[in-house]
Amino acid sequence: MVFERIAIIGLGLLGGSIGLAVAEHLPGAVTTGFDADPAARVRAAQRGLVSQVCDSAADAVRDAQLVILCVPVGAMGAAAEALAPALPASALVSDVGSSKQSVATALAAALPNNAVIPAHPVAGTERSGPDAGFASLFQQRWCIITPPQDADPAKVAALSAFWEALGSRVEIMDPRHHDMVLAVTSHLPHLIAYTIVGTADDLEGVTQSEVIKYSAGGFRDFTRIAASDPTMWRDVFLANKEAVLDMLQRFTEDLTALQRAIRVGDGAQLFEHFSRTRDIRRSIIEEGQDDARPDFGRSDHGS
Ligand SMILES: NC(=O)c1ccc[n+]([C@@H]2O[C@H](COP(=O)([O-])OP(=O)(O)OC[C@H]3O[C@@H](n4cnc5c(N)ncnc54)[C@H](O)[C@@H]3O)[C@@H](O)[C@H]2O)c1
Ligand SMILES: O=C(O)C(=O)C[C@]1(C(=O)O)C=C[C@@H](O)C=C1
Repeated sequence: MVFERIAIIGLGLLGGSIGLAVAEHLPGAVTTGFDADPAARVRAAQRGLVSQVCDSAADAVRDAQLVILCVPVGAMGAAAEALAPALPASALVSDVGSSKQSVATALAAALPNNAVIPAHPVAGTERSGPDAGFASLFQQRWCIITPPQDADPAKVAALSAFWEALGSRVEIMDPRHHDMVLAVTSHLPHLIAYTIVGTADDLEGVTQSEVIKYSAGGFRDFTRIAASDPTMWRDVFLANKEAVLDMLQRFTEDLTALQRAIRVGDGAQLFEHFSRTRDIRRSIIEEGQDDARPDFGRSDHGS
């Protein structure tokens, strides 16, 4: 099964990148797209993010074989309901949401007559909107597919082949496990970045701008992450509440242990811990998973 007509709902960073990547890697496919924001639709058409920008979700999906929802996770249910009346029964519906259990439930409830196979390309930047997308976003990045237990293996294989064609490496995962893993590898780091940048900003009055002025290294990396889209991340934390709170509890305990090591002057514990984490970074780079995205995709586009 090869998808020749693909509808993309939400033409921001993810939706735009999928449209551009399809044009580059699957030139025989036609893409239709819709965004709830009229200004995003105009910009998407100017940038040629999809073959045709439509005025409604229904128009975008009318002839689609594959529909990919690229809206914030809290908007998935409403977006699916809006396109349901025009959706062909044979169309496969997927998404790119950063959390999977709540999205799977929302899509299955809104589209009871269609095959729904959720997915999550673990690829992104802090930028958002129709100017942010770029075709190489998915190159050598994981795409985690979380099929329901009764999913048709042929459809899972077709969706896997689609993401592989866009340059991704595909992993099949249980949605609950996905939400737990991503809580620690993606959601918690964002929460920490949002917190530390806010804390430093609160200290501005005390330090008379020195916090921001001298933040050339580590703190600067945190500010990039903390510039990520507020709507998207509000929705992720509300959707993946249980796993995030569980991981936050563990993180707090580990932070308290390091806090104590500093207080009592336990240099050996600090050294052992920092050596272990340095090894983890080195093993990531050896596996070729370091950030290899071209700079143009991160700095020249988007808000
Ligand atoms: N940003 C990342 O790094 C990243 C990475 C992987 C997955 N994701 C997931 O991808 C999804 C999209 O994120 P993004 O970064 O592309 O966000 P974005 O803000 O760049 O784009 C989302 C677009 O969806 C539109 N939209 C909102 N509600 C809609 C609706 N009901 N119908 C149609 N359009 C609607 C918005 O107008 C916006 O243009 C989210 O679920 C997010 O969790 C994001
Ligand atoms: O690189 C970044 O800016 C990202 O935040 C990308 C990132 C991540 O945490 O790895 C963010 C959210 C996703 O769902 C997937 C990828």
